[in-house]
Amino acid sequence: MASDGKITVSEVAKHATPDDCWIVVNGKVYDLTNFAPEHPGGASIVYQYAGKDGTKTYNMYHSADLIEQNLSDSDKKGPLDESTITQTWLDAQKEEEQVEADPNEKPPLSTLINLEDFELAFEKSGAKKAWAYIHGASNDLHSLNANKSAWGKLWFRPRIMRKVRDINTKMSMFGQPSAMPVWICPMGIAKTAGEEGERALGGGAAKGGIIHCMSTSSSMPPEDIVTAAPKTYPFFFQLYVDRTREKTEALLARLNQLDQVKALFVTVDLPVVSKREADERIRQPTLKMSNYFGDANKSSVDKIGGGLARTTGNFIDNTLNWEDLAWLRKHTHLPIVVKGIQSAEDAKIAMQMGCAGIVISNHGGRALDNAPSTLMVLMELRRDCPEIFDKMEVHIDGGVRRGSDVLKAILLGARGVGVGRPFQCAVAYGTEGVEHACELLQDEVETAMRLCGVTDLEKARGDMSYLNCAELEPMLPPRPSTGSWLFGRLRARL
Ligand code: HEM
Ligand SMILES: Cc1cc2nc3c(=O)[nH]c(=O)nc-3n(C[C@H](O)[C@H](O)[C@H](O)COP(=O)(O)O)c2cc1C
Repeated sequence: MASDGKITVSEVAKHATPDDCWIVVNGKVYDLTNFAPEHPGGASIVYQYAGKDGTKTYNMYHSADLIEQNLSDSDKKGPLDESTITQTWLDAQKEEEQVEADPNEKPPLSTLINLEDFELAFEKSGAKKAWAYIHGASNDLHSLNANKSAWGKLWFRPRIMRKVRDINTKMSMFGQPSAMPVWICPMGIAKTAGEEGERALGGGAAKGGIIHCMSTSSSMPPEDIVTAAPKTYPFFFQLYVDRTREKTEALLARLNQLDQVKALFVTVDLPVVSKREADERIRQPTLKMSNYFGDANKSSVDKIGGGLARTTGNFIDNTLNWEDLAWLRKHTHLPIVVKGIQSAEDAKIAMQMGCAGIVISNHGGRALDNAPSTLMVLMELRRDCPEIFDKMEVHIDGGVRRGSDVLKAILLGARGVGVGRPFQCAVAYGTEGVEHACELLQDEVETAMRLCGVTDLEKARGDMSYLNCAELEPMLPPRPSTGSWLFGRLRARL
């Protein structure tokens, strides 16, 4: 250490192992030895920067002050002495650089004419690892693909001559007015897509008149995100219950102070993080990682195939159960919405437990692969428990890319629809990009309504006379009472 308290690069480079792990972030040196095993994004990503400068990666995922807020004073070693930076130090940083974004490939915003275009633009021009994180889904991507393709198999029965000049797309969701029945899904670390991160989602949603549901894993605190919208503009908040329950209680206490937060979406479909292989491959070049960590990292580079995505969610409490709703109610005054419903049975339990609503979701195909497409689950609920649609709000997300998909969900009885990945990709264009995505979707909803002869979404909610479900119906699970042919025989034998 230099006499002025600054730390030289050669000193930092000496602390380059999991047992003794110093990292430079934004010109300051931190000792992350104790924190790394607890890092919600996994220890290995931190170890990758041991003895080096992790600023670039850190800033891509986190707000500047997160590290200062979370580390004890004794782990804050002091400022880096920048006068000691050498070519060897700079070269060592390059080794860690990942495939970067290519701004030359980024199409002008005005050329994007539908939601899918935002994903295509990001695939071309975003950082490869960010694309892998955002687009990625579990195992063989069956549920990811099924979510999307199912919408195309539900057909309309359009009505004509209906005076469709004036139409109403507005809907209230959990008591909050919205220009259309759409909310932006909670998605972790939006800074992976663009510097503005969740502020672009919150600000863009407000400009487009819809609602942003903030994620527990946002790259900035909810107190910052809400300032991107006008002071009274509503938000929803998505909660992952932490296995250290006191942490969740502290978070809920903070949310209770935020008047703009109007509903709590508790995510229940990810008690463990699934295998996201595109993400794992691009983040964990096996050779480099196994050379680096040896036994210290056994739990994340193991025989079952690289585990960064799996360790990312290691803070989520997988003992969560229905009885915990009573505990949650003690700590929040917000309406509780269960996100991740995938069967009529669970939808009924949520209703019986007095939830304000449910979100039919399989985490955009990022939870259990081969979980049914969310549209199929919505149809199952309409068939097996139609009464719930009047008793609580039913929402759905997964593969919604068109205004016509939104219309279909509403005609089946949903009150709101979440859209995920296209909005995360729109963050690459900042608030303006998110607003543009809202405008495109709004325009598509209006056009689909006019062409279908629907003039008021609120009034048409649940009116299945506009739909032909015949292509999908045979794929619904058998009614619980009848069972399938195979199941029936097996049961008879037992
Ligand atoms: C005290 C400091 C830090 C805190 C409190 C923190 C917290 C978090 C949290 C909450 C997540 C989100 C997990 C999720 O996706 O749900 C995360 C992910 C991540 N963090 Fe950190 N982090 C810190 C330091 C760092 C540092 C120093 C680096 C790198 C130099 C880093 C890189 C990452 C990356 C790359 C991810 C995403 C992992 C993935 O999605 O695969 N973090 N961190
Ligand atoms: C990059 C990304 C991050 C996500 N992070 C979260 C999260 O933190 N909490 C959560 O409940 N769901 C999360 N999800 C799932 C979404 O909320 C939503 O269920 C899903 O994206 C909807 O599917 P879609 O992307 O096809 O529209 C995430 C999805 C993506 C793509």
